Amino acid sequence: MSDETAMMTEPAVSQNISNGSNGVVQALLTDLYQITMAYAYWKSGKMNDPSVFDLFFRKNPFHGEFTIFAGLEECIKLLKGFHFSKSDIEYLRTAMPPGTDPGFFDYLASLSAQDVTLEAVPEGEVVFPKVPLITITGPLPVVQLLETPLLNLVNYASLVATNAARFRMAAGPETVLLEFGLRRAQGPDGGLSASRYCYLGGFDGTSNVLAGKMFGIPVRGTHAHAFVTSFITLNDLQTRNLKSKDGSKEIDFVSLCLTYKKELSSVIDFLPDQTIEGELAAFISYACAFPDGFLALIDTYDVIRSGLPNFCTVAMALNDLGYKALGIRLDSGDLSYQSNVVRAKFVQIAAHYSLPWFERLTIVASNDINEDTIHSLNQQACNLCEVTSHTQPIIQGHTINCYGIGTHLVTCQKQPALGCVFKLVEVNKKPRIKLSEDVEKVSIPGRKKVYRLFGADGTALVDLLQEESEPAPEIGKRVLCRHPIQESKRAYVIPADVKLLHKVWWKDGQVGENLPSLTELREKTKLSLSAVRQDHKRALNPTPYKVSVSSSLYTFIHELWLESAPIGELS
Ligand SMILES: Nc1ncnc2c1ncn2[C@@H]1O[C@H](COP(=O)(O)OP(=O)(O)OP(=O)(O)O)[C@@H](O)[C@H]1O
Ligand SMILES: O=P(O)(O)OC[C@H]1O[C@H](OP(=O)(O)OP(=O)(O)O)[C@H](O)[C@@H]1O
Ligand SMILES: O=C(O)c1cccnc1
Ligand SMILES: [Mg+2]
Repeated sequence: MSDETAMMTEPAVSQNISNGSNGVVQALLTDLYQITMAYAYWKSGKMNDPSVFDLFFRKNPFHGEFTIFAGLEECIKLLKGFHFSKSDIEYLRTAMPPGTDPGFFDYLASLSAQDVTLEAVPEGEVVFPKVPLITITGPLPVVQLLETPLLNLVNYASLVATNAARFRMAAGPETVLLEFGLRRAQGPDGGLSASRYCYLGGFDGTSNVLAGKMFGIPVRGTHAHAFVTSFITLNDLQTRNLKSKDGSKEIDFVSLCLTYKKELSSVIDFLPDQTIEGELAAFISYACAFPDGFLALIDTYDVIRSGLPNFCTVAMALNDLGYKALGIRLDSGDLSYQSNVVRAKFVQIAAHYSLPWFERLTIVASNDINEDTIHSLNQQACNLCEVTSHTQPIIQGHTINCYGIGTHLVTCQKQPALGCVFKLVEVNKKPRIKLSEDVEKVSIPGRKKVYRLFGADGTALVDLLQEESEPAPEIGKRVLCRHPIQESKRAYVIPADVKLLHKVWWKDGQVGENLPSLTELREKTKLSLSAVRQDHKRALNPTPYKVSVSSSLYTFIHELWLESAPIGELS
């Protein structure tokens, strides 16, 4: 098997741990202030000060109450390859002020992530504000240098995975979701990351071919309007013949289509001379190229008068040769109304020709679709009796069973960034706190352990942060969970199950855990979300999930807070 074939058949990137999926991810992909701070740490003799940093966010995106953690594998790869090359050092000599001590560059050249330990919540887990997603320990300047690339790797990955998960929840488990965002993504890397993390968040496939090759994501697609408009008459077709699926005959496919067009005009009620000939030619051409995968974009001219009749014509001719068409795509207009009209016509054909599968053909919808559009489509009422002569009263919002989504998904138009931050919580074994006028921004100091406590029904009740030395909460034993800031907010919880959220992923220069494949991460996301109560996940005004601290950690935070805040004097 060639290397290329291997990459396509093995969805996991973890086998290839030595290379991040993006060559741009490297030690220099950082903010200048990390290098200047590293210099000042070095000058102050703080090179070996043991430090602990937490990476966390303060607010869930998209007015939601949950977030999917993603990007961890890339963080581990960053650590694995972390070093400054000769040319990096040469460049930094020019970027730093002329008086910089040359010894600093020797120090930088000697750095690696050998002495760094990274603990984190597993990738694909549902996470909540204030919970350290990653806790990273190691020599102060080295961990400081990692701030920007780690934030870069986690922020967009988690944001777009969460966006994808929200689209999945809106569309329901059965609807096929395809990511079509490459053309609208924030650059080539944005496009690749979007494809990868949308798949993790619950999408079924991508149109991005490179993402298919690199990450093993199923690649899917239809065709564009240009393909339809490039045909003007049936004379544009160079080959008119098509072989049957079993190879037993080859017939004049164009003539067969023309016969069906006439016949169908009375079955599904259309005027044959109103259909556009170039469109029929385009569909015939595509069907001859992909007789087993025929899916047509039917809105180039007129869905009802031309696109749909032309599609049904070609699909029925294919059926005579033993092929089953896949379906249609709608890319404009009222998607609810049109999908219902199209479905009703499919139902009529299915009944007329006794072809039950025709009723279930795929209807793909695209065109600027966002989460709210999907919710709205689900809620619309449309009586199929009103739009067709079909006798059965089927009332439903739409009959779309696949969405192709680009712009809103990959650009995260509803909220373009997740606000993960990276805060020092301990140095030289001393806890550190970052104060703020905004109490919600006060950091939680010290090394902590994070537990998720579950109720008897298997859903998550609360995340509990404890001091490292405290014993773990026990199943069936009451534990006091306190709001980290507001004194009066507290609750006793008797957990039916307790899960320690962090695992060690990188230690002593080694990858600590087996890294899951992308398909496993996708499953993990689904499972993790299923343990979150519905009211935390609903689209409108969801209930906040409780993230709390133990009594002991509460006291510790507030003592350190008082110790660190200067007392004002009024005169
Ligand atoms: N039934 C529906 N309910 C809610 N939103 C819908 C419905 N049908 C379509 N939409 C959305 O309405 C918007 C229609 O946009 P717009 O008017 O620009 O497109 P169009 O005129 O139909 O197509 P185009 O301009 O691409 O030919 C799209 O964002 C689409 O996803
Ligand atoms: O709308 P999005 O969610 O971004 O999905 C991708 C869009 O890209 C394609 O057309 P494109 O927008 O390039 O052209 P069109 O709108 O003129 O069809 C496709 O037909 C979709 O409409
Ligand atoms: O395959 C498609 O239909 C497709 C791919 C990318 C963008 N829009 C549509
Ligand atoms: Mg468009």
